[in-house]
Amino acid sequence: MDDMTISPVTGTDLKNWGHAPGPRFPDLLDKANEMLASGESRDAIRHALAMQLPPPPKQYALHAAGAVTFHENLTPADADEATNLEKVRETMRVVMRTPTVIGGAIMPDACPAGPVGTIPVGGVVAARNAIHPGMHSADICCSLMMSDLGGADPAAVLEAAASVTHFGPGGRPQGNRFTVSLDLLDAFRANPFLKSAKTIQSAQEHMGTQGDGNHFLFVGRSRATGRTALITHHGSRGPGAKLYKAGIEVVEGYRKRHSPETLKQNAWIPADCEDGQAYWEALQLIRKWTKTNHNSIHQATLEKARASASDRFWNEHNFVFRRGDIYLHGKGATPAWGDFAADADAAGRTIIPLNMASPVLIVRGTDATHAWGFSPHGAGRNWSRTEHMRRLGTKTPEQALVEETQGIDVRFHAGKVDASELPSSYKPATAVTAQIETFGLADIVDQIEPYGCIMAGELPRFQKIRQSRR
Ligand SMILES: Nc1nc2c(ncn2[C@@H]2O[C@H](COP(=O)(O)O)[C@@H](O)[C@H]2O)c(=O)[nH]1
Ligand SMILES: [Mn+2]
Repeated sequence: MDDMTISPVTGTDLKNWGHAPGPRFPDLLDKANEMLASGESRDAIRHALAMQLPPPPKQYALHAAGAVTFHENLTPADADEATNLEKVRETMRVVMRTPTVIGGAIMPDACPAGPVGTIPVGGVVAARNAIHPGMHSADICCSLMMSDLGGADPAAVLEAAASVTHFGPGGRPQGNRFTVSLDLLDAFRANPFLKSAKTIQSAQEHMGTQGDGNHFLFVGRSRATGRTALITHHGSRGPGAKLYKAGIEVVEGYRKRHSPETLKQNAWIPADCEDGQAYWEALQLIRKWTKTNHNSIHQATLEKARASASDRFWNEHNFVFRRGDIYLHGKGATPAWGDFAADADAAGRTIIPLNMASPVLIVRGTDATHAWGFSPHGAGRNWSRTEHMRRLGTKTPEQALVEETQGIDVRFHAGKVDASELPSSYKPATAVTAQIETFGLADIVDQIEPYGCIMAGELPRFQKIRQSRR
């Protein structure tokens, strides 16, 4: 029987009938109430307005299990590595079912990073016309930069670096900030993903900071030339984290409308829509900010050490790269083709660190098809940080540090050794180096022997709690 209620039609009624709020909503509401005033029943109005309903959103189903495969560039040498590889396979098999995905690869440093179905560290995922924020990870544009400081004294460089760099949570205090170009800040303000006051503020406060975890500042000597090198490792800090959060919110809307079966961490923005183009632009601006961040620390260090840089290059390893309409997501994977970015090193060099006591590899990528053009980004881990602590047994982190870093000047900014950053916490550097060669992922052109390094170190407990609440 027809509903004869004569209370006015409201926005809630329209929403219940399937209409989405938007610019055409007020007209629809007027039309509905005009019909009501002229004596039409609510059911008749509902049917009349149904003509105006938007078409149902296009649905994207998951690929069948096993339909899309990935390349493996990892040979397990022992039981721990075999267990690690099985976990990496399990998660990659689920990632490969994501509707946009056309392939992927795992590198020798692969290890799981999150619930099953999350791209692992050392993972590459190729998607057609889609950007997946969850696949470049929260630390967008985590990257390395190297400056060749010629005959500079490594001890003086490390000392200078320790006095200018900033580790730990948050930004630089007022009065000790590094300037950010006004043009870059204006470009942030013009981008919907970067324009929030909080993002602009953190872009200013975090310039010249390296954060924590496994970010480091490394000083060493080139095996090939004997020259001193300064290498920094960090990502896009606060502004990048905020972009990631904004991206994840937007893709969740797309996921719910178009592919509810897709896992949250694998949601995407179509690259060719307005949101997709704005997000892509935002990624490029965050990349620019991150490069400036590295540059500012290198510049301040060499000025303090009265050194000069004859050569400098950098590369990111948590990012999205475009090749035609294919978007290559590298999470802890180094682009290994010559022109991955307009400012890629002209000689094709990229940087792969392994651990604080091993040489940093300078490589030239081989653009291997079986790696979707990538090489590893580091050594990666075979077990969790907690498991590493368990394996240290009765040995204190301080004792382990002394044993594992003989002759190297290792400094922890917060004062306390971070055991999860000891070399023993990572896969053996020699095994990863050997696999780069056996899988033909890159050619090693130089190795930077360690002199010393600075990391954030273990944070005091109260700071950790505050940080985890942020
Ligand atoms: N030379 C050094 N390398 C290090 C140190 N700590 C970690 N690492 C390596 O870096 C990669 C990259 O880490 P991610 O944060 O980008 O995943 C990691 O796999 C290690 O091999 C260090 O102190 N010095
Ligand atoms: Mn990194």
